[in-house]
Amino acid sequence: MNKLTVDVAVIGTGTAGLSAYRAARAQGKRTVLIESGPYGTTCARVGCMPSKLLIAASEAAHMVHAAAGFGVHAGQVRIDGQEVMARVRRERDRFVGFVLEGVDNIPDQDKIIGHARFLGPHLLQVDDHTSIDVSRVVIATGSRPYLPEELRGVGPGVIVSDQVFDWTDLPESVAVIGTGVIGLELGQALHRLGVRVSIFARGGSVAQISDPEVLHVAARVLGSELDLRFQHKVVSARQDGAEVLLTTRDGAGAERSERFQYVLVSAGRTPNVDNIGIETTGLELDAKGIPVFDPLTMQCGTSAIFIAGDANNERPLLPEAADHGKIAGDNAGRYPNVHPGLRRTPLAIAFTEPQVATLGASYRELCTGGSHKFAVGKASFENQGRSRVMLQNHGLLRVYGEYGSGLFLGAEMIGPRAENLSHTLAWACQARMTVAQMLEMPFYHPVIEEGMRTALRDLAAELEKGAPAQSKAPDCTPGV
Ligand SMILES: Cc1cc2nc3c(=O)[nH]c(=O)nc-3n(C[C@H](O)[C@H](O)[C@H](O)COP(=O)(O)OP(=O)(O)OC[C@H]3O[C@@H](n4cnc5c(N)ncnc54)[C@H](O)[C@@H]3O)c2cc1C
Ligand SMILES: NC(=O)c1ccc[n+]([C@@H]2O[C@H](COP(=O)([O-])OP(=O)(O)OC[C@H]3O[C@@H](n4cnc5c(N)ncnc54)[C@H](O)[C@@H]3O)[C@@H](O)[C@H]2O)c1
Repeated sequence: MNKLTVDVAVIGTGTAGLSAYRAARAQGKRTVLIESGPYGTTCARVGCMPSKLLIAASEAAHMVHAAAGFGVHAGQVRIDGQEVMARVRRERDRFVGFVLEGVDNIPDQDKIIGHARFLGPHLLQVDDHTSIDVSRVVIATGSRPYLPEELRGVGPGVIVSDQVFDWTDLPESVAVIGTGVIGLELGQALHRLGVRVSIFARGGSVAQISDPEVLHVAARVLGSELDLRFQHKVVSARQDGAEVLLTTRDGAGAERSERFQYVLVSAGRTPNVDNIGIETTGLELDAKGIPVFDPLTMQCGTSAIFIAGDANNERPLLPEAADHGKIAGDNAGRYPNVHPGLRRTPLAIAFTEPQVATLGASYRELCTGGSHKFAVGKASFENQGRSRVMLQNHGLLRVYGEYGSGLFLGAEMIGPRAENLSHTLAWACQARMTVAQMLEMPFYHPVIEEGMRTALRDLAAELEKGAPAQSKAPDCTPGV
């Protein structure tokens, strides 16, 4: 057994781990990075990048169909599944290559290969080859797809998102389980690429939306294109030759069995903290077994252990993993003099079409406590000028503001170019602008942002009225 003594050990070489390593090294600390899987990060290998590549191909196919609405007829569309998947994999490999170059530049003595687990708060073991005495640890172990009991051990037809990006051709049919971000992004992309897709939701949720009005519009707009089946539970799945026989039960109790080439399970992700000997650290754990930590410092209690990225499940998104990692690594280097790091206004975007975006305080968070203490403004994209010009006039934007101060609090939306609108709004939120100040900003014509201005004007009018004397308890329970 090799024995090492280091200042900081970072477990996991994903986005959070790499960022933590750099930050701890910047504090002049002897730091090692431990990795049990392939280098390259989840984002580049099986996450953000390959999924957006598949979506880009599907958008190209969709644009050809949509052109007819403008009187432009492109003729018969032919989708070559092998070419589609070859580009996805080729470009994915290019992105992974950039990460690998960065990893190559890390000195060999700082990189340890193997599965790390705690034997105590200051002792790690990597596989059965290395034991590390360590002053401070950053847990950056990421997450893995969650597989519900009824879908375990079925056979090769039941897959998770990781496997999609290794396909060499598009399949004939896919049942998607879950209407979260992964299910909707991949389900819509595959549908637009000519795959027969059915998407099953055990409840009524759509991506990360918590506002019931936005949820309602999102379910309608996405449901008008996709075979979206809400309130459908998986009863069983059985591999039958090259197909999976999937049995589901709808809200009325009726069962139906159908055959699909693949069942793609996108039912959430589980943080990788259950297999690292966390129980030997003495840390306080929450109900999900994740160490209780401070989201400003990433410190677990008052210990010398920090947790970053998907592993802490706070906001399991790429930009957050990078920020978490920087804060955790920096504070591991500084320990015990930890500092709060830069946390930004929450922002999440689902790359469906129309896109779904949420930022700032969510409707659900604002409802916590049960009283309606915030004003809501809204704008539909149905008749919004620029959206109609582009034949993308679907969706709804709802914006929230604080009575009294007039501060802009957050927004939820489904609509055209939501990725851009949500950035503008998130910047205003982080700058702590009031709704009145936002309306003083320039708006060109004709642009989608004019729809945002309509919502903000509506919000300003609601704020002007003042808080209702009798606070109305809003419906804060969108189909969970
Ligand atoms: C399909 C998909 C699409 C996504 N799209 C987006 C998007 O568009 N935008 C966005 O912001 N986010 C997106 N995400 C989320 C984003 O990819 C993740 O939030 C981010 O990659 C998490 O980074 P991380 O560093 O926490 O984890 P990872 O990159 O997963 O790194 C964790 C590393 O730890 C290693 N490890 C685990 N346990 C151990 C151990 N015991 N010992 C040693 N090593 C260990 C793992 O092998 C892994 O390499 C997507 C995710 C998926 C799955
Ligand atoms: N564009 C992006 O930023 C992006 C894209 C993809 C993934 N991600 C990240 O990856 C995370 C994981 O994505 P996801 O879509 O797997 O999770 P999710 O949490 O977004 O959605 C999970 C879905 O599965 C359903 N579900 C949960 N348990 C189930 C069960 N037992 N049976 C059937 N359905 C069940 C839920 O109701 C929900 O619809 C996201 O939360 C997000 O942080 C982000």
